[in-house]
Formats: sequence, structure tokens, C-alpha cells
Amino acid sequence: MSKGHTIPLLHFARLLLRRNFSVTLFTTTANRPFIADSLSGTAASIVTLPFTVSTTNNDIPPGIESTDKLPSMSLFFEFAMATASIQPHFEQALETLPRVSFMVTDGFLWWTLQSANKFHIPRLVFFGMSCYSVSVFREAGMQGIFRGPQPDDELVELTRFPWIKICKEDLEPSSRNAEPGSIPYEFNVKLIGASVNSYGTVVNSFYELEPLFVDYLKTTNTSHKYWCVGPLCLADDVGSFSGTKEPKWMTWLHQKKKCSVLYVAFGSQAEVSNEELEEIAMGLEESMVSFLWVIRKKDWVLPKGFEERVEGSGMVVREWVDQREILNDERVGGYVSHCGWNSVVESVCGGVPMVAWPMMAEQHVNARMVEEELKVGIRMETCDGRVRGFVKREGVSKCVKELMEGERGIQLRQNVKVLARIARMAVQEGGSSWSALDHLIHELCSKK
Ligand SMILES: O=c1ccn([C@@H]2O[C@H](COP(=O)(O)OP(=O)(O)O[C@H]3O[C@H](CO)[C@@H](O)[C@H](O)[C@H]3O)[C@@H](O)[C@H]2O)c(=O)[nH]1
Repeated sequence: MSKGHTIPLLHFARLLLRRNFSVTLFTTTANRPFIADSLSGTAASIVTLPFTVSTTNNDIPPGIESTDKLPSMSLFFEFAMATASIQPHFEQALETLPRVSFMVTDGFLWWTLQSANKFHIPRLVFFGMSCYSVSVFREAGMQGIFRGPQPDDELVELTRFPWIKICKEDLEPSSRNAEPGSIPYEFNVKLIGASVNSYGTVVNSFYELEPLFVDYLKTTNTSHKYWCVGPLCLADDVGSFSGTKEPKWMTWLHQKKKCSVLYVAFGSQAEVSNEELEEIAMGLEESMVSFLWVIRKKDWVLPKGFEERVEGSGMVVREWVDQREILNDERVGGYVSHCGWNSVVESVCGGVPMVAWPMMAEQHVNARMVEEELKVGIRMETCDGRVRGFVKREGVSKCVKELMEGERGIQLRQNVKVLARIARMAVQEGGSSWSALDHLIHELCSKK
């Protein structure tokens, strides 16, 4: 129940529909329109289930059914725990379905494993993370890095992957400091337990992007299967805009030169403070780079007069955009990204290099992957050099200029364009992701 998890699952549904599967999507009342809209014109069935947050948590207003609508991400764990209230309705609905070959459910919906077991349906987990980040977290956890005596920002080498160094700050504080009995701790225990006990994991990645880490996951837990079937964003046609009016930001973009526009966006749930918004705005203005900046919440405040001053060279959008369409436009030459995994994959597919500015969840490790492993981005400079340090306007301006105008940007653009080509090959007939989906289908659909 989060856009960053729903969108790739919808793409996955499309892949199955193309292979003539009968697909049923389960959602909740408030999320239904987004799903129905995305799958309009397909033969998918949609089942709507009620979601009621327990009255003991008055902080989550009724009717909030997706993390992007939460008043604060600090409510995330309670929200995620509350999804278990859907389980009885889900099971009632399962009773009405004809034979089901397999179910694919989001990793955060741990309770769906119990339902799957009751109905003898293999459950595949959709986790939405890269194999790199799962491998790095697993190895760092086993090495005790997050609970070690070293300072929070001290880098420690991973024994298994000695070229990777990480620090405690790479992990979210809520997970790092979670004590047994706390909601974050109990939630993590539930979701990890349900994931490892599920039939397998569907990954939004492709083998050639991270072969070492795909192999690591496959060989270190042979009882659990991994299928890299991505990039899932390529399952859908880009720019399939069917409305009568082109969005104003696309019209604006179409007036620009090739590779001249910087796209700035931080996904569907990151919280950006007023102080940070001011530094981003001033940094963009100082850089003189042309930019398209998508702001998630209408009430986020920008410095007075900023939009008027940058008019023409910069555009601020306060609406939901088709991000894939933007990243696939040849006028976009760089992306300041929070490094949510979907955004990283979409940027790679669009051949757009990144300034990696991670904000939450596993994004700090994704940012390492973008800069150090894939070499398709640079890390946003923080004022004290720490991974969670404050970003000032000088850092913004310096990094975006380096990406858009510097030698390093040219090299990164070349690197990412190579990966974009390989990504397309992976999903074509005979490609690695195409074949992985073939194997998945064959294995699960030949089961009686
Ligand atoms: O105006 C918008 C804003 C977002 N998006 C799309 O929304 C998705 C956002 O996903 P992502 O980039 O992964 O960011 P989050 O929404 O922050 O995703 C959460 O889920 C991801 C997948 O598990 C994690 O990698 C992230 O860390 C976590 O924050 C992408 O497909 C974007 O294209 C739009 O299309 N239009």
C-alpha cells in the first residue's frame, strides 16, 4: 500500500496478462482508482477489500490507505502493521476464486503468507529492492556492523564483498535501533520470517545489472528462489498518453534542447524539510542549469520569488507526473534522485545519470550502488561529508553542474546508456528476464 510497491507490481501484472494469464488484483477502496486506471483496457479483475485502521491509532486518519498520504512517515510501522486487518476479507475473497496457480504479494504484507498456506497457494514475495541492497544488508547484519562499537559514520569493509564499505548510517535509524518488542522490530521480524518461508521472490531487476549479487542470493539460500524479471517499468509502453491535453511540463520540456534538462524528484513518500527545500531551490538557481522539479506535497514552501526568478529555465510541478515519460525524454540529461529503487531502474532504462541523494529506507545503499557499483551517478555532497549530513546550496549547485556540464557527467551518461541497452535486451524474447519469467511460469503452473 505504497506507490513505490504498487507500480512495479502493476507492471508485473501486465507481463502476466501478456502471457495470457488470468490475473486478479486485490486492493483497497481508496487505492482502487489508481489501479483501475493503470490497468484500464486489460482483462485484469480487481477485487476491493475494506481497510480499517484500528481506532487505537488516532494519528492515522481514516481513509488513508497509501503511505504517500500519511501525515508523516513516522507512522509507517503502525500503518504497515494495521494492514493485517485486511486478512479475513482477503481470505473470504480467495474462497470465491477458481484454482490459483500462485500469488504475488508485497513483502510488507507478511500476513498473506498465512493466507497462501491456508489455501495451498505458493506465495511469491515482491520486495521491490535490488539484489545488491539485500545482499549488502544481509552481509553487514551477519558481520554485526550495525551493532558494532565503531562511530556511526565509520566505514567498515564487507568481508564477503571487500570493495564495498558501509557504515551504520546506511541503515535507517528506526531499524538500526529497534529493540525487541518495539513495533519496527516486530514488523521486521514478521516480514523477514514470511519472506524466507515463501516460495520465492520476484525481483525488479535484471541479471546483467548485478550478476554477482543475484548469484550470491541464489547460492546462499538454495531453498528460496529468486526471479529477476525486470526492469518491470519496461513492461508498459512509455508515453502512452491518451488524454486530449499534453501535461504542461511535457510541453515545456519539448521546447528544450537534447540532454539539457535536469529532472529533480524524490519519489512518492520522502519528506523534505523547509530548510532543505530552500537549499535545493537556491542551489538550482545558482547552478543556472535548466530543471524540472516535481514537488510531492502542494503545501511545501519554496523561497519567495524563486519560481518567478527561474521562469523559463526552471519549472516546478506540484502534481503527480508520468516519471517514466520524463526520464525517457531525450531532453532530460540528469536526475537528482532519492534513489528509490524504481526511480533508479527507471533512470537506468531512460539512459539518465543521477545525482544520488538518498533520504530514507534502503536508499543509502542504493546510492552506493549507483555511484560505486554501477558508476551511473555521483553522490550529493553533504556539508559534513556524512551520508545523512545536511545538503547545502553549494553542494547542490556543484553536483548538478558536474553532472550536467562536467567531464564526469559525460562519462556517467555513456555508462548509463550502455546499461539502458542491456536492460531492453533483458526483457526481449530470449533475454535474461524474459527467460526468468518463463521459468517461473513453467515451475509454478506445472504444479498440481
Ligand atoms: O509524481 C510522481 C512520483 C512518483 N512516480 C513513480 O512512483 C514510483 C516511486 O518509486 P521509488 O522511486 O522506488 O520511490 P518511493 O516511492 O520512495 O519507494 C519506496 O519503495 C521503493 C521500492 O521498494 C524503495 O526502493 C524506496 O526506498 C521506498 O521509499 C516510481 O515508479 C515513479 O516513477 C510517478 O510516476 N510520478
